[in-house]
This record gives sequence, C-alpha cells and structure tokens, in this order.
Amino acid sequence: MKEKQENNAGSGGAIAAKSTVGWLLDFASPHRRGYIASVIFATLGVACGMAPYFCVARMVIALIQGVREIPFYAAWCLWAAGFWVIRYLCHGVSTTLSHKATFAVISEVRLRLTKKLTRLPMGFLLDTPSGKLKNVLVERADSIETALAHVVPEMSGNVLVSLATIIYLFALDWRMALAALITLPLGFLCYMAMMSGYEGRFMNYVAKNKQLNATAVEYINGIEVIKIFNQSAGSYDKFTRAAKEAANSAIDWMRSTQTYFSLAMSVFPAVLVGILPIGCLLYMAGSLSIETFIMAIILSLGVVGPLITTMSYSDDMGKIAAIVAEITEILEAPDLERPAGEAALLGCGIILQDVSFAYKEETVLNKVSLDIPEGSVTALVGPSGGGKSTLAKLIASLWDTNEGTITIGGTDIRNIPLRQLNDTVAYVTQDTYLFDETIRENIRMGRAGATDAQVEEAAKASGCHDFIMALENGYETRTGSGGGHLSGGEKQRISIARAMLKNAPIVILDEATAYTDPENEAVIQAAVSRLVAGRTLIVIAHRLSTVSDSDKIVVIDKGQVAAQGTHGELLEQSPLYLRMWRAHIAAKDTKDITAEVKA
Ligand SMILES: Nc1ncnc2c1ncn2[C@@H]1O[C@H](COP(=O)(O)OP(=O)(O)OP(=O)(O)O)[C@@H](O)[C@H]1O
Repeated sequence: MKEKQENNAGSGGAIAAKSTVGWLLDFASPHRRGYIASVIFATLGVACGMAPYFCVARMVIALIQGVREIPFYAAWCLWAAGFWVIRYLCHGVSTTLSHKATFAVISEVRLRLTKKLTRLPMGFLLDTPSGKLKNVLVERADSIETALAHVVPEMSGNVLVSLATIIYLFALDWRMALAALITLPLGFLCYMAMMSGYEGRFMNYVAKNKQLNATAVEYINGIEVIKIFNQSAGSYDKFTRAAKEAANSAIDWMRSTQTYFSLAMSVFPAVLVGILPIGCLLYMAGSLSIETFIMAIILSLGVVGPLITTMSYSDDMGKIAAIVAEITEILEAPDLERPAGEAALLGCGIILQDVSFAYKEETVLNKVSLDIPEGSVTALVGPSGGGKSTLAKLIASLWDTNEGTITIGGTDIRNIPLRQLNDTVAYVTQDTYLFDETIRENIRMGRAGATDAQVEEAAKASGCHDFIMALENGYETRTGSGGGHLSGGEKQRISIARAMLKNAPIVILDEATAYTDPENEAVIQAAVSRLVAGRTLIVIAHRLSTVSDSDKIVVIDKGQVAAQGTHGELLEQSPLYLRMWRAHIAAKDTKDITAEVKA
C-alpha cells in the first residue's frame, strides 16, 4: 500500500527536480490555449505597431520619387492610423487573455500550497515563521503574475516581431541588417554582466523581506505581551532593524544591476549607430539605393521599441527563478508519508511499542510502551514537561515517531491514510484555534456538511448553547481572529462541540478543561462523558481529581512510563503519583477555602 503516496500526487512530488520553465509550464499547461491566443494577439499587436513605420517609409520614398497624388498619401496615413488602433486592440485582448489564465494559475498555486501545509510534518511548519509562509502564499504567488501575464505574451511578441523585422532587413539588404545588429555583442555583454549573480542578490532581498514579514507578524501577534511588559522600544527596534535591512537589500540589489541595465538598455536598441554611417558610406559609393536606405533607417527606428520592451523583461526573468525556488521549497518538502486508499482497522484500540521521539536532538519520549484498549478511558498525568502532550500528538499523527510503532486497530498509523486517521481521532487541546468565522461555522469544521440542527445539538451537548444564545447574533456571531472575541472557557467549549460533531471513535482531550471555572467544569465533565460514551478516550489533565475514576491512569515522567494502574493502585504503588495527588488535594483545599472566604 505504501508505494502509492496519496500525499504527493499532483503536487510537490510531481514537480520535483523541474527547472523553473518546467515548473511554470506544469502549472500553465491547463491554460495553454489562453496563453497561445494571448501570444498570437501580442505578436499581432507588436506587428501592427511596426506597420506605421513601414507606411511612413513608403510615404517618404514616394515623396523622394516625386509622387504628387494626395489620395496616395491619405491612404497610407489611414493604413498607419488603422494599424495603430489595431495594435492597442490586440494588446488589450492579449493582456485580458493572459491575465485570465494567470490568475487561474496563481489560484491553483495557492491551493496547492495550502493543501500542502496540511500534509507537512508539524516540525516543518513550526520551524518556518508564519510571516514567511504568508509571504510565499500571498506576495510570492502574486509575483508570478508579471512572469506569466506579461513576460510570456509581451516578451515573446516583441522578440518575434524584432526577429521578423531583422529578417526583412536581411532580405532588403544584408549589409544594412548587419549594420543594425552592430551593437548587439556589446549589449549582450552588458546583459551578461547584469545577470551575473542576479539571483543571489535578489534572493538576499527576498530573505530580508521574509525577515521583515516574520518580524511584523511577531510584533502584531505579541502586541499584548509587548504592551504589558513595556517592551515596545525593544520590539519596535527589532522591527525597524528588519525594515532597514530590507530597504538596504533592495538598494544594493538595484545598485548592482542598474548600471549594467541602463547600459544594456541604451546599447541594445542603438541600431542607428551602425545603420547611419555605414548606410551613408554605401550610398555615397553608389551601392545602396536611397529607397533601401530610408526603409532601413525607418524600420530600424521602429524595432527600437520592441527591443527595449524585450530588455525590460529580462529583469523579471531573473526574478522568476528565485520566486519559483521559494514556492517549490514548500511544495517539494517531504510530506508526512501516508498511503492512499483505506486501511482495515480492527477496532480502535491503541498500542504503543517502544516509542521514542525527539523534536530536535533532545529525547522527549524514551521507549514508551502502552496499551490503550478500545472503549477505555486512559488518563495521562505527570510532571510538567514529561512528554504527555507529545505522546498525544504522536497518536494524532501530527509528528512521526523516531523509533517504535503506534498501532490503531492493529495497523501501524504510518499505514493509515491521513484522511482516515483524521476521521478516527479527534484531538482537542486547550488552545484549539478558532477561525475568524461565525460560531456556527467554527463548530461545523468538526464535520463538513453537518446541518444547522446537528451543529446546535453538539453545542447543547457541550454546554455552550446558552452562552451562544446570549450573544447578540447567537450562532452567527463572529469569533474574531483566533477566537479573540471569546473567553478561554468559551473557546474550549466550542472546540469540544467541534469534536462532538466530528464523532470520531478515538478522542484525545489535552488539558481540555484547563480554562473552566468549577461551575462550568461540571458542565464540561458532563459534556465530555456524553462525547466519549463508547469511545476510546485519552485525557491529559493536571487536576487529578478530574481523572481519578479513569480505567487506567498512566504516569509519564521524563519521557517514560513511570507507573500505570487505577487511581487506587497508583496511590499504593507509585510514590510520584501519591505526591502529586497530595499536592493536588492540598491546592484544591486552599482554593476551596479561598473561595469560601471570598463568598
Ligand atoms: N515543538 C517543540 N519543539 C521542541 N521541543 C518541544 C516542542 N514541544 C514540546 N517540546 C519539549 O518536549 C518536552 C515535552 O513537552 P510536552 O508538551 O509533551 O510535555 P507535557 O508533559 O505535556 O507538559 P505540560 O504538562 O506542561 O503540558 C518539553 O521539554 C518541551 O519543552
């Protein structure tokens, strides 16, 4: 089953090791008709832009030849005006077509990126600042627009017409054509000098901007802490430093290319530098007719525009490789490897065998073995930092174990397709994220397609219906970014409602009642009992009294199973558990006394 990796299909893996052009073609090919039509119209447009020069040449030659018929000149003027109008019409059609196709491509790139994020190991996501990810998803994806919507049609159109004009010049008089190209080698040298090290300098500019983005996001996300701890000066300094570095990198990059770019821009299109002196010499020697001379001068003046346009896009060609590299860095990052299809699970019992894990170098879990029978309630308790949440995350498949295996229903979780595993396990944490959506939609995330009645039923069962109805807009109230408009306890209950709606056979509650007051704790405990009836439940709790009647309590200490058994057994057998229980009871008593005194 493993050979067929669902995760890479049609995304990162499919485009691995492709060149920038190959990558762009991969994304653009579904819209190739649009691009081909856009190139055709762009070429027609540029050709129509050249045609008036031809008309002018015909008129000048006729004047020299002594033609005196006004209708003759009027006709050529009309042709010239007509071509000029058609030029802009073609340009408009070409731009519309290329933008239509390009925005579809950009949206596809963003979709693939966002889908990819759901398949990446948490390690990759945590190590990447959110500002950088946002930068790639929004700004970088947008930058493809110049390459595809402008460079593809306009550059190809201008190159084609320049080539056609030069071929025509060769047909007219090969010496004039060569004279027109005399500046080409020098212009090419300037161009090569501009492009040498271009990608590196641009990448430096990109890296500094990513840093600026990451700092800006950090500054905004941490604004509460910055205010409370009066850190505004330091944090602001960090931000201004990042802003200055970003600005300097842009100036360095511009400075290093601008001289060569300006030289190339002035040398490349300087066709008259060769044509005028050589043409004069040939004309005076009698080997060049005045008609051919005039036609060569005027056409070569006409070709200057397309050449300059071509040159101006060379800069964008240099950038695109760097932009594609940034996008592919995410698309090609290795997925959490999971197979496709459906795995046959024999129930929902969980077995961990010799599981070891480290986020980085330091071992967090060391040869943990555990049996969690189907339909049982297992509590994970132990000192802070012992590895309880890490264990839960490994079962929820947010990370892969380094050693050992975790099986659900007898199947290694690495052999369970991600979608199936997500349907099987509901993981509720104390800081479950709420999207800036209505409360109804936030609960509905538990099961796409659930009816309003089902959403409300889950809300009632998790004890949040009453507080939701007390809000001005009830279920249609927006929760604010990250659930910022709600209290910690309210957010928690909504996340429990979400898990209820998901109806998964395995439920992991990671400190899910941490924010609740005693009154609500009872409501949540009742909700949790309904949520977990007949399911396999793993609950992580610091308040031991909330888990004392679990089927099994596992004490995790320093990444190992220190003891396991029922509450009664552990009180007898585990000195660590006994200490924790006594400390909990003492703290509880103090709280109760304080509450009584306050009352
Ligand atoms: N994303 C991470 N990257 C690196 N180290 C981490 C990460 N998450 C947790 N750790 C470390 O792993 C160890 C175990 O953390 P874990 O959250 O599993 O403990 P815990 O027993 O759940 O603690 P608590 O009861 O305080 O929630 C800690 O030393 C913690 O610092």
